[in-house]
Order: sequence, then C-alpha cells, then structure tokens
Amino acid sequence: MSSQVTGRPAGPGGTVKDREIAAEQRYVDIAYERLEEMRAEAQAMIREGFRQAQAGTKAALVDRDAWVHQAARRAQALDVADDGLVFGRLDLAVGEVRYIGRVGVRTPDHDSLVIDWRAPAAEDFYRATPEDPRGVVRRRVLHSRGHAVVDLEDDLLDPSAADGMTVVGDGAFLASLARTREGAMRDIVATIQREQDEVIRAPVDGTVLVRGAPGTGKTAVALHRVAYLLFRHRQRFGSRGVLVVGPNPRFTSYIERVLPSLGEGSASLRSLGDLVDGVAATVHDGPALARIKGAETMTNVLRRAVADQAPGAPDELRVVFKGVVVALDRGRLDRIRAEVHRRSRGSVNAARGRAAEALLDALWDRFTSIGGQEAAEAAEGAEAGLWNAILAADGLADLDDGQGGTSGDGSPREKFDARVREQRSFTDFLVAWWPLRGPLDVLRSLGDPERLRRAAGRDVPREDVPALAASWAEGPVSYQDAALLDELDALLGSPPRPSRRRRAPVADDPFVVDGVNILTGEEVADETWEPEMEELTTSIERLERSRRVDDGVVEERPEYAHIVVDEAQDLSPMQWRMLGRRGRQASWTIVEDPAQSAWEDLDAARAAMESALGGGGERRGRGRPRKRTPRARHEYELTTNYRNSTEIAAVSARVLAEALPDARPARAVRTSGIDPVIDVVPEPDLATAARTAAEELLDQVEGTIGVIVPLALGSGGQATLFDGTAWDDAERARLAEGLPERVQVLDVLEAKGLEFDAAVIVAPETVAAQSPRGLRVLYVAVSRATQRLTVLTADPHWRDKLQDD
Ligand SMILES: Nc1ncnc2c1ncn2[C@@H]1O[C@H](COP(=O)(O)OP(=O)(O)OP(=O)(O)O)[C@@H](O)[C@H]1O
Repeated sequence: MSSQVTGRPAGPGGTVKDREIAAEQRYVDIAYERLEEMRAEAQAMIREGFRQAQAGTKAALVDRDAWVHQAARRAQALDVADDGLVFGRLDLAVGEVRYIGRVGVRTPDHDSLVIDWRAPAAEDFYRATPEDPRGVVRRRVLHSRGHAVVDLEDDLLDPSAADGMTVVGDGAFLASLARTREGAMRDIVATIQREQDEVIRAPVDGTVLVRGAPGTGKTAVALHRVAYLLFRHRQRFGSRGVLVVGPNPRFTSYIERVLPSLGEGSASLRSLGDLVDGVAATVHDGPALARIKGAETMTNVLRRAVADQAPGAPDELRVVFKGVVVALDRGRLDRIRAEVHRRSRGSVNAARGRAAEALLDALWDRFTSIGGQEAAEAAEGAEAGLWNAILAADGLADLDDGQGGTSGDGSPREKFDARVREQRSFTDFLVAWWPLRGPLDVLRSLGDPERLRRAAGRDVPREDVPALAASWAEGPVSYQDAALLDELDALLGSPPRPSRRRRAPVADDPFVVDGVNILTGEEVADETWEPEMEELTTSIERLERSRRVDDGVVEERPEYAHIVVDEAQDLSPMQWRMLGRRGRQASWTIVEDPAQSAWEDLDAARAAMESALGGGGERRGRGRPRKRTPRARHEYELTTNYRNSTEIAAVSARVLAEALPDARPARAVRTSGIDPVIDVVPEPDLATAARTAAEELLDQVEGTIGVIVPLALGSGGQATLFDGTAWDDAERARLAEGLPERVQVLDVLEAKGLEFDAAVIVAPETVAAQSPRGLRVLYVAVSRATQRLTVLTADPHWRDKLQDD
C-alpha cells in the first residue's frame, strides 16, 4: 500500500495538495458549467409557463401549472449552489467516485455529476467511519470560496484499499470550527458528523427527540433535518408546511439564513413570542410570574375569564311585546350566560347566536309567566273587535280569519321571537352583553384585580393576584402572555373573518345591523352580491406567494405538517399547549438540553409536551376533530461539543457540576491554548469593567462579542436587582454606547442558542440567584463563546468556583 501525504514538494505543479486542488477544480468547473445550463433551462421553462398561463384556458393552465412549479422550485434550488456547489467526494472500494454537493447536477444524458447531500447515495459521506467504512476508501471534503476550491481534507477510511491514493489534510475541519462568528449561523452541510446525520435522516413519522449539551449542533442538525424532509418528502411537508420555533426573535434572526442557504425558503421561522399572529412579545416575566403564567392551571383561569360578564355589559334586558314590558335581571342573565358557555365549548364568539336564542327562550318564559300572552291576546281581541265594529258599520267583511283572531304567520312564539329580534333594544343589548371579544381584550380585562380574583379561583394564590393583575393592566405583552393569548384565541374562537365571497343579502334579517351580521361579525353585502366563483389556486399563484415568503412575509397556518422546537427544555406547559394546537397531526423534531432549562417544574412541562405531541390541544380554526394515533418516538443524543474550546468547556463543566452534579458534559474537540479570564470586581464597578473587557476583546477577536448580563426584572412583583446596577434597557444601552455593532449586550435569556467569538459574563452570582434555576441559566451563558471567555464577578467565591484548581 502506498499513499501520499500532503505538504511534500511535488515538482513544477506545486505541492501534492496543490495538484489535487487543481484536479478537483477542473471537475468543479464542469459541474458549474452544467449548473448554468440547468439554470437557464429552468428559467426558460418558467418564462414559457407564465406566457402560456396568460394565454391559455383554465384546463391547460392546470396542466402547465405543475411543470412551472417544478421549474420554479428547481431554479430557486439551483440559485443557492453558487457558493460551494461541490463539497465532498467519496472514493469507493469498487472504484466508483461520487461527488456530493448542495444540489444534484446531472449531464443532459442523466448521468450524475453531483449528488444532492440529502439523497440516499450521499449518506455514506456522513456515515462512513474507519470502524465502519461502508465501502468507502477515502472521504474528501472540498473547501471552496465561491467557485474556487481553496482547500482539501481527506479521511482515509480503509487504508487496505487505498493503494496509490493521495491523502491530504491538515485539520481543516477543526480549523473550520474555530472560524470567526459573524452573527449569523451557517450551514454545516460539508462537515455533518455521523451522529448528527442519524438525526437528520431519522424516520419521518412520529417524534424525533434530540438531546445534547451546549454546542453539540442541536440547532444546526434540526435545521438540516428540515431541509432533508422538504427534499425527500416535498409533497407532504412542502404543501402542509413546516414550522421552526425558537426562543426569541434574536435567535430566529440568528438562524434565519441557514435554510435559505440550503435552498429552502418555505419553512416558517417563529419565536415563542411571535407565534401568535398580531402578537410580538418583547419582555420576559420574572421567574415568579412566569411560573404562574406558564402553569397549565392557567387554562382554568382563562376559561373563567371568558365566561365572566364582559366589562361594561348591561345588567338588565328590557323588550316590549304587544305593549307588555318583558325584562330579565342580572341574576337571570348570569345563569343564561353560564349555561350558554357550558354548551359552547371552544368557541365563545361563535356562540352569540346561541346566546340570542337563550335570551329569547328566557324572555318568552318570562312573558308567559307574567301572563303576557293572555294580556296581549286580550289587547289584540279588543283591538280587532273595535276594527270589526268599524268595518261592519262600513259594510265590509269581518277581520277574523278563523285562526284565533291574530294576524300574521306562525305560532305565537315565532311571532314573539320575530318582533323581539327586530327591536334595537334587543340587538344593542346582545352586542354589549355578548361582545365579540379578542384575546387581548380579555387578558387586559384581567388587569382589574377584582375580576382576576373571580377568574383565579383557587388556581392562583391570593397573594399573587395583585402582581399578576398589574402585569396585565398595561405594559408590553410578555413571552408567557403570548401563550395565554393563544389559549384565549382557542377559547374565544376568532370572530369570523369577512368572507372573500360576499353573501347574498338576506332580506330583512333582524340580526343585520348597519351592514354587519351581529351574530357572526360578518359583513353583509348590500348591493354587490357576487355569485360564488370557482376557486382555482394555481402553482403560479403559490409561486407569487412563496416569493413574498422569501421577502419575509410568511403566512401563519392554523396547523403544520412538521414542527421543529428548539430549546424545548424552556417551554412552559402553556407554551406546549400553544404549539400542540399547531401540530395536532404533525410529526415533530424536538431538540433540548434539560440541563439548560430555566423552567422550574420540568415534570409538568414534560406532561404538557406529551399531550402536545400526542395531538392534544384544542382545535384552532374549524373542522372536525381528527382521530389521534399513537406517535412513534425516536430518541438521539449528541455528544460532541463543536462550539467551545476545551478551555471554555472546562468552565461550563464546573457550572454544570454545581447545577446538576449527575449530568455529563459533552466532549469538546478543539483546544485553543487561551484560558478564560475570571476577575473579581467591586459590585458598583461591574458595568464599567464589562465595557472595558469588551473593548479589549475587540482587539483579540475578529467576530462577535456578547456581553451577557443578568435579567432586568421589571414590574409585577419580581425581585429587583442587587445594589448598584439595574440591568435594564437603559443600563444596557449605556454599556453598548459607542461600541461597534459586533458587540451585543444581552441578558441571559436572550443569549439562549446564540454564540459569539468572545463572551463577557457579568455577575454570575446574580444570574445564579435570580431564580431557582439560576445556575442552569448561568450554564447557558458560559457556554456561548467559541474562543474567549471573560467572567466578571463581585464575589470571590465565584472566582474560586469557576477557576481551574
Ligand atoms: N458538524 C459540524 N461541523 C461544523 N460545525 C458544526 C458542526 N456541528 C455543529 N457545528 C457548529 O457548532 C456550533 C454550535 O451548534 P448549535 O448552535 O447547533 O449547537 P446547540 O447544540 O444547538 O447549542 P445550544 O444548546 O447552546 O443552543 C455552531 O456554530 C455550529 O455551526
């Protein structure tokens, strides 16, 4: 066996490596040429499709539609291959060579030039190891800049079969891990490791649960799995949608380029704070409030809140029928409301019609019980008698039609209903007494401590009511509130949206007031009724829409076919319910690290997660509840830390040992030779010291620097901060003032899932003390940096805890 190793001078062509690079470049050039042709073909197909679509009949349009759609997708996918089209090569023992790349490229005769990384034939690239070479002799990674191959790295997997094969490499993979972080996550398509690939290609149905310590690639892997699912099961996931949920908008903007760089722009990326349309949470509740708001018992509180009398609702209903005044008092109205709520589970707004019926029933009961019917008949009889006398005197016929002396159609009850419905006093009452409410109205109404006390029952300790009410009375919506708003939305049922197809006007409908049907909230057309038109959504239309998606306008769907939940360890039961409603039939990918959990009651969160994954959660939108089927579960653990240097990983391992003595840290693979700095600073000087540390780091690293401070706990009964520094927005802005953009000042919760070249952790003792799970939150903070870590503490014990013995 002989194989050459890089670096040796190799005559006029440069080093062995240079020659190998040149050879690969020739192949890559051919692949790019073909890619250009394919791109031109796809563009031509789209142009032609649009041209024919404009001219053609509907049937022809549908026919053409499919291939236009295909072509458009193809063109989109080909666009992303501009950078690093080919990144891998496999030399198989059978003599076959396979090139692996971002997209598949074929010759006009359909021979494969480049295999898409997600295709089955590419699997060996990620799975082969020296212990299990799977027929691979050499695996080569090509590093490119644009179209140019700039470096190579080989793994010899089966030396016995490598006769004459050149092997080059100098740790380019490890070097790539140490690269500068530029504030956005990058795809790892060329260097996915075997254990990661198993997750990416895990079975498509059921739930994939991935655990791993910080930096093991959980987020990266989850995103690559989305690209894989969309590639291999486009029909299922592309049309019904994939949702990726992260902890906060900072995180979603950190990861948002990964999928487009893999050619997938169609997944919806949302944070827990903006998952509900129209809601953008900006603040975190302090731990005490978050615990209350996140607990599943909140569902009881919210149910009671929507069933309570709406603010400003009238206490009495009065109508007049045939001169008889019929009234319902507060007690009676309360009983009616309770009964209607009991019968209208899940859609309070849509129950207004039922409320109207119940009121009419009660009014009729009241009318008959006070002898109104007889009084009305007597009055009618007297009136008719008088008329008959007048008509008889005039020689005209008797008014009596033989039907009992009353005029008009229907039974007495029907007449009663019709007359009452027409009365403005009835319709106005209905609108005020059973208003069509939005989730935020209801939540804000709980800002009234008295109302909240009624709704809270025994589900919220009395002493917590004032702080809870204060947090809802005014101020911004918090992350936990977003889940409550979603719960309320499910309870209330969205008021029906005005339909695109306008309804035919219903002549004389008493529930239509000022052009709006007060039972449904729907606009009712007056003059311009259009008959129902056949709806035809073409791929061309969808394509237009998906362009908007690329521009950042992603439509929220009521439900998705697949949901990815990142940082799942932090979800409260109420947040799981919010997700469950969006994935009752979905398959799931859940990534988490229980050791990083800020949530106190992990067992309750687990139970809520199981319920969400099992299809639990009320329906959003309409439609019949679907049958639940047991979900398969596939569990994986990622064990290698690709983010932190071994030196930084050692500090985070010490925090982990404090937080969870039995937990196992991941194995870091890259040693930098740079020890973390742990300094003791007097408390009042912490902010200044943090700024100075950030300024020093600006000279030491090229990429991003995160200054991670304790939580700014706001109003609402939470603990405030230790003396000296309140880490609120103003203080943070002061700290960041004048520093370049690559320095970010953020709190420990915002830092979730992010990474920086360098991190400054301020006041670990405060972070640890801010909540019962403070040590785990600190564990998150110290595991953010790739190259350099500075910790500033006011407490010498903390230096001793974190420092190497
Ligand atoms: N196979 C790989 N090749 C190259 N880089 C990788 C690989 N796997 C992970 N990384 C890099 O390691 C870093 C950490 O990855 P990621 O953020 O996905 O980890 P995580 O497990 O989600 O961490 P955390 O729990 O802290 O959020 C990222 O910069 C990612 O690009």
